[in-house]
Amino acid sequence: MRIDVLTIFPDYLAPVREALLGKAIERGRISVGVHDLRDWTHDVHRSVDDSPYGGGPGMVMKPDVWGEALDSVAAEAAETPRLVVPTPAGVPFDQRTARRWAREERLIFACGRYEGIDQRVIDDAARRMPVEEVSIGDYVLVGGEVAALTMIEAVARLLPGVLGNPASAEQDSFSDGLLEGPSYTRPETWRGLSVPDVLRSGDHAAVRRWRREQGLERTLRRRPELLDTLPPEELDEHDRAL
Ligand SMILES: N#Cc1c(-c2ccc3ccn(Cc4ccc(CN5CCCCC5)cc4)c3c2)n[nH]c1N
Repeated sequence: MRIDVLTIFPDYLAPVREALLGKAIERGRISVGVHDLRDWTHDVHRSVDDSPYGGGPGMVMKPDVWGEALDSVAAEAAETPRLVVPTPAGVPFDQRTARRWAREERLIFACGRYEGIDQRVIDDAARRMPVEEVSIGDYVLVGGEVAALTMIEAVARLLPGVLGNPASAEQDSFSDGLLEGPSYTRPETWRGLSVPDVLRSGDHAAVRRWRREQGLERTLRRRPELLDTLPPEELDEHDRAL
């Protein structure tokens, strides 16, 4: 998978080359290009923003600079990219979207700043490629870079050969629609707190049942709305009795 990121703060994306993602890049599982939007400016001040039409707070990012940058980056490879635009006003990003994007050949992340990017950039791009305006959560950041890093990590970890233990991605929270239960490791007792007996019983069926019950209880307590989206067959009568 090829991932390109356009930003006025390229150094913000430095973590993408660390640790897990860094190894995935080294192994050729993903290739990542980070591009400075200001490379497509033509004025001495390298301007990327201007005042909003209709008034309002802050500044808006100029369409002409973004248009040239996207044309140039999209043309770098033959495959039509999917354009991802982080924005507070976007569709919520979730694990289902991460799994869908993990099947893409190319992703381009357009990281805005100020009060966002002129809408015509998105509308124009949508004439040539699939475009998704997405949000990583109901809070306001200062720009799209942190969101892009978050989504890149969520997608990359699903690619074959990226995670040391691929089973981990299959047992993710949300992979079966539920939150995962608690985890434990040695020592058996720590500061007077012991590991639940079932996890040391060697009874794998009992461990599976216990973990599902813990996940269900945690989901019920913390994210009850996730239970509404579960297919009916996902919850048996034992689960419903919890
Ligand atoms: N993903 C994601 C995000 C983002 C995100 C993503 C990308 C950009 C680009 C710029 N910003 C800053 C910003 C801050 C406020 C507003 C709202 N203003 C209200 C008054 C009228 C003008 C617009 C818009 C843009 C961004 C924030 N925040 N939270 C998420 N989950």
